[in-house]
Amino acid sequence: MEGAQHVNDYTAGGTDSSSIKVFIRGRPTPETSECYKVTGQGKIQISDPSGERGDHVFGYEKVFWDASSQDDIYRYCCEPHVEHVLSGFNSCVFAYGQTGSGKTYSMFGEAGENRGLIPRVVESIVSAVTSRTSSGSEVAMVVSFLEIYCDQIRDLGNAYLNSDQTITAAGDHAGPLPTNTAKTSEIFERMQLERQSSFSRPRAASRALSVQSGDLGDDMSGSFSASQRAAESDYRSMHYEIHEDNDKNVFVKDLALIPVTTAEEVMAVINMGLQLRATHETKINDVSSRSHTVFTITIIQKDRVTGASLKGLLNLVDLAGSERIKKSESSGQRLKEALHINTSLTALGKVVLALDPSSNLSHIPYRDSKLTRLLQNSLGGNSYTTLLATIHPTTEYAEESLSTLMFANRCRNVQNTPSVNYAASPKKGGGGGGAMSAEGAAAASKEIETLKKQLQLSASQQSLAADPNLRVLDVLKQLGISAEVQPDGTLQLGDGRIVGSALSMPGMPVPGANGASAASLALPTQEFEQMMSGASLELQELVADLTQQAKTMKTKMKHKKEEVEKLKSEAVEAKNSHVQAVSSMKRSNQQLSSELGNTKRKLDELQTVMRETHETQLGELVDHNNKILLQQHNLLQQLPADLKVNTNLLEDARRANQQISAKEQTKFRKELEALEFGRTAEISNIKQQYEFWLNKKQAEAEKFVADFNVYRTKKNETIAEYEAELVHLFEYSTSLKTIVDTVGHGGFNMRKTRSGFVPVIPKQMVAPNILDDHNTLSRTLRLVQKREEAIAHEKSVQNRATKALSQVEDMLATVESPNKTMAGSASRSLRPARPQTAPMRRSRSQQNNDALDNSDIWNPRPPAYAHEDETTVTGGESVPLVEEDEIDMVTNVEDLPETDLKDTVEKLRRYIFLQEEKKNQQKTIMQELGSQQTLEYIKGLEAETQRYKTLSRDQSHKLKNLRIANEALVRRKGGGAAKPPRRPQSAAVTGRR
Ligand SMILES: Nc1ncnc2c1ncn2[C@@H]1O[C@H](COP(=O)(O)OP(=O)(O)OP(=O)(O)O)[C@@H](O)[C@H]1O
Repeated sequence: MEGAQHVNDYTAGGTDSSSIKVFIRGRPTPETSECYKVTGQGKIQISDPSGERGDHVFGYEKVFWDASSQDDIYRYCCEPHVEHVLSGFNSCVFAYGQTGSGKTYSMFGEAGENRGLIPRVVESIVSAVTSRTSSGSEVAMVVSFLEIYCDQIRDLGNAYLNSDQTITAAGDHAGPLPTNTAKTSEIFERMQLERQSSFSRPRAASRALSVQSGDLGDDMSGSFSASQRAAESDYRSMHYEIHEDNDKNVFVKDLALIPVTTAEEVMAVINMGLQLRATHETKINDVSSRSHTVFTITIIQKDRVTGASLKGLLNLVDLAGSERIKKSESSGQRLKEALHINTSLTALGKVVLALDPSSNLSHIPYRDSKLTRLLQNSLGGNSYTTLLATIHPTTEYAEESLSTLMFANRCRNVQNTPSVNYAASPKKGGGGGGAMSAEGAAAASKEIETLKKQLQLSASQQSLAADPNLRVLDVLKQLGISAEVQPDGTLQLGDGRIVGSALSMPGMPVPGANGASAASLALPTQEFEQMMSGASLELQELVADLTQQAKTMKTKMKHKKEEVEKLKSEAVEAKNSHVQAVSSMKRSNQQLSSELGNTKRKLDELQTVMRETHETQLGELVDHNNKILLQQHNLLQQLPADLKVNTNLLEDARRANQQISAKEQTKFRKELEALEFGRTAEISNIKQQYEFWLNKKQAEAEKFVADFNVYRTKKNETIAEYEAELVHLFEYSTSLKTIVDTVGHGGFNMRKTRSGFVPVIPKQMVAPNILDDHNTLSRTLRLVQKREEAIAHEKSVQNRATKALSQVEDMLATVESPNKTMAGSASRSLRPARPQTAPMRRSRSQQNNDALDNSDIWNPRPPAYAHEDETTVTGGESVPLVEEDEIDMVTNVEDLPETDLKDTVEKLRRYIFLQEEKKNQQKTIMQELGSQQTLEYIKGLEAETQRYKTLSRDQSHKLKNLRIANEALVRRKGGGAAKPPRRPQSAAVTGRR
């Protein structure tokens, strides 16, 4: 059915030499798409991949397909413009196309062989300028670089200007303004005035200049990098405005115009600017330009002979790519950028559409966007313009390619009116640069008028020559000498002198009188010479002088005449060219009006085609919608069946879920039961241990209290005994003292015995029962010894007891370790207050009684004092005991010698002292035993018992909570429907417990 496919043919038109030249470039792609066919010279056919909209055939200057090199593109698209700009024309090359289609690659390119159009243009222009300069022409070059980002104009040349280094022809870092710039300085000044811009050089260059002139400017005294940074931040907020100069040329106010001489300088401006340019990664292009850039080269040349200046300008524009938001999926700032890009490209499309003669529109919406306003001259104005439309020739981007090709096709119909720009000398004032147009012609005709007046003046001067007197007077007047012809024919000068009468002589021939030209004044005739020979000397001198002046006048007049002739011919030429232009305009007007008719027809056709296309598209949309509706309907139809399947699936899932949940519940319950069982066992174990230890401690405490009571009773008895003994001893010692005193005084009779004389003491002086008491005393003394031994022994026993106690406590702690916190505190509080004093000494009878209860740790059997005669060792020191024998010597006091008696008394005193000491010790012991420590121990036991009870209560409370939580969990897992009955479960748990 290929033959039936509708083909839209757009190959006609665009043949006019001044119309925009359009080239197409398809970037290389990995896949070869069937949608594109490059057919013949400059023709490309594109078909709708869906096959619904038919094919479109376009015709352009040339179509570059993927194998084309950068050099090919340059030769076709740019080389002619290099010539144009050097001839004083405005030119423009701009790249248009969807995002990622290769605009930036084409315009700027990569390094080396792949460098783009701009570097190549720069090379060619710089080399042409250099060769012209070296042949003596005055040529200067200025560049500027800007970007339009989100409808905001920013100066990319700023990057170069703020750089710390600059490149000059000599490779130095800085230098004065280029020579050529200086030569054409008045033109630059004028441009500067018009644009209110300044010719800027990089900071480094400015600084070098300042240093050269010995003047460190304030603004240069700071750090460069700091100012550079500040300049960079300024850059982001730049918002330059577009203005129009006197010649109706648009320009950007305040944009830096950078004078350059070498290609390196220009490339530095470009490269630094590109680093500032807004680019970002998008879904379609890794380095997508988010702004349009315009790089402008201005060439100014001055004619050495005429002084006329030509100004050529070349705009190289890299537009940002149009993008379909749906495809690029831009969001946030990228979306904002994309919207700005698309809006400005739409404005460009509208301008191009309005410029299409067939559109018949009178208003061109240049002011709709900054882009179109800047390109005003290049689109339908004074410029040669070329469009390089780039496409991404894949099936995926067929629609975008078609749209680009459509735009490119419309551009072919845009007519421009390029003309040479004359930059008038500022000395002559007014006017301004531009082509030799209406204003130039007006200035020329004004000059012609002036020259004409001069010509008339010189003609009147010639008429003066007919009257010799008047002529001489006129000559003298011109020379600044006032003179008058007197009635006698003499000539009187202003100072009163009479210069002779020769001139008034009748018949005297007057030079030039017979119609000769004023030039004959300088060539005296023979008669004139004769006349002169008869004239006075002053007159002769005057005439000679006048003759000389007349000669000069003649030369001047000749030159003036030549100039007038020249101007006349120029004016005629200008007039002719004007007439020609007017007639050609008339012709073109006629042509235009005939074309207008054609265009109207075409427009009608176009409208019909568009209407049809719209209708087709509308139909397609309706079909598409219907399809979608049908699909939705089918989907809705299928829905119940799907619902059923899904319900079954859901039911299965619910059942599976219930099973899993039941399993989980069982598992959880078991785990909980095991846990509870373990806890219960552990608690009962701990309880038993506590009860055991509590009982044991209670028994111990009771036994201790009973023991203590027995001990106290016994001790009280012993103390009473001791007191009685003490009374007896006192009486005994008093009577002994009396005896000793009496012996000392010799109050007793002496009786001779075998061992010598002994006093005879009356029986009544000796205390009654003294012997019994004596026996008691001996026994007491022995007891004292034994008690001292017992003290040491009891100390060791006490140590052992303390050790045993701590062992018991450790054991208790080990047993209680499962519940460490509890056990720890328990062991701390259960620890009894240790007796601080040594155990009390006991009487023998008591010890014998105690021996029956040897297991009592407080009253162990004292093994160390089993042998009464042993010496007790305390602290490693040997303490002499009071021997019984020593006491025995008083059995028969009357028989004792005096010295022995004294010794015995001494011993007795010591004994009494010891008894006192012991009594005090016993009292202390008794007090300590009755002190609070023991009571606290008992209280501690009670408190611990109480604590255990509280703990036990807490544990059962926790268990109860756990059980409730478990029940809640089980209920939740089971869901509303599967909620198990509460009672049986809890009963089950309780039952197991
Ligand atoms: N003719 C070509 N030959 C080789 N590589 C190319 C060509 N054209 C484009 N490319 C590559 O394709 C990628 C996109 O190109 P480029 O950035 O020039 O697209 P663009 O049209 O400027 O996109 P945008 O509008 O998003 O800035 C780049 O990596 C570039 O090197």
